[in-house]
Amino acid sequence: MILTVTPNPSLDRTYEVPGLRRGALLRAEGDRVEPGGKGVNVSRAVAATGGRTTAVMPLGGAEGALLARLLDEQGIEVAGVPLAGSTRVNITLVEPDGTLTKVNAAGPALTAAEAAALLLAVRSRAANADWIACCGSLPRGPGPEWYAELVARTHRAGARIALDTSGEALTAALAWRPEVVKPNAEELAEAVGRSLATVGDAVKAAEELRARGAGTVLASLGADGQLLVSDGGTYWGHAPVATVRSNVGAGDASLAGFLAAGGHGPAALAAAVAHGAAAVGLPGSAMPGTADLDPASVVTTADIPVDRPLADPRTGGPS
Ligand SMILES: Nc1ncnc2c1ncn2[C@@H]1O[C@H](COP(=O)(O)OP(=O)(O)O)[C@@H](O)[C@H]1O
Ligand SMILES: O=P(O)(O)OC[C@H]1O[C@](O)(COP(=O)(O)O)[C@@H](O)[C@@H]1O
Repeated sequence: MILTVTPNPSLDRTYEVPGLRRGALLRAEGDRVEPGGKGVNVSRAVAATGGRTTAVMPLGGAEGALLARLLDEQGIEVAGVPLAGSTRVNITLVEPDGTLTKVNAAGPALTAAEAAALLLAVRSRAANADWIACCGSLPRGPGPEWYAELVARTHRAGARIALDTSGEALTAALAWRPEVVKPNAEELAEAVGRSLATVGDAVKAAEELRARGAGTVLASLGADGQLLVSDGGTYWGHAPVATVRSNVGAGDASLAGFLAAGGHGPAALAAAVAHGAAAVGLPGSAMPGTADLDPASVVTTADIPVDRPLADPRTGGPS
C-alpha cells in the first residue's frame, strides 16, 4: 500500500482561454476541476493502475468537502484531518497552443494542533505502508521542519519515505535520510544553488543530494526524461511523446509509477518514465491508467548522455 501525504492539497481548476492579455476579461472556452496537490496526484496515479493507496491530507471548508468527494468518486481512500480554514484552489490557464499559466494559492495556515494531528494521521498508518510519499509545498504554520519531523517519526515506525518537495523543507528533511527524493530539474537546480545545463550537471547535482542524505534520487527532467542515481548505479530513461497536452502532475505520475514498481533499480525507473510520458499526453492532471502506458517505448541505459543539453529553460539550459 502506498500512503501519500499532502500537507497543502488543492482543488485544481483549469480554464481554457483564447489567449492571455493583461487587464482583459478572458472568457473561458472550457473548464474542469480536479483533485490536486502532489501527494493527492500520486494516490490518483496509483489508483488509476489498480494499486492500493490512502491519501492523508488536511481538509477544510466547502473546497475541502468537494476535494474529498472527487477523490471518493475515484475510489481513493482519504484520511482527512479537519481544518478550520478552507482548502486552497489552484488555477491553471491553458492557451490554444498548450501554454500553461499556473497560479498556486498559499493555502490555509495550519494551527499547531492541526499540524500535529496530520503527523499523527500519517504515523498511525505508517506500519501498513510499503511507501510513504510526502509531497508538495508545506502550508503556512508548521514551519520548514515539518517534513523532517515526519521522516524522523515514521522512520522509527519502520516506514520507507519518498519525498517530493523543494526549498527549505527539502533541505531540512534530507538530514533524516529519506529513501527516495524526487526533484524536477528546477528543484534540483535550486537545491544545489546553481543552474543545470546538461544531463551530466543533473547527475552531479543528484549525487550532491545523496551526499546530503537522500538514498536514491529520481530526478525528472521534463522532455529530457529521468535520472535514477542510487547505490545500485546511475541510469537515464526516456520515452518519445507524440503530443504534449499537459505536464501538470507528470512528475507525480512518475513517482507513483516508480514506487508501485518497487522504488529501486532500472525497472522502476522505466515504470516512472512510462507514467510520465503517458501523463503528458493526457489533458489537465489526468493520471494514466494501464491502457495509457506504453512500456515498450521506454529506453533505460547506464550510458548517461552527460553532454546532452537540458531543454528546460528554467534550469539554465537552452530552450
Ligand atoms: N515535454 C515532455 N516531453 C516528453 N516527456 C515529458 C515532457 N514533460 C514531462 N515529461 C515526462 O514526465 C516526467 C515528469 O515531468 P517533469 O516536468 O520533469 O516533472 P514535474 O511535473 O515534477 O515538474 C518527465 O521526466 C518525462 O518523463
Ligand atoms: O504544493 P505546490 O507546490 O503548490 O503544488 C501544487 C500543485 O501541483 C500539482 O500537484 C501538480 O504538480 P506539477 O505542477 O508539479 O505538475 C497540482 O495538482 C497542484 O495544484
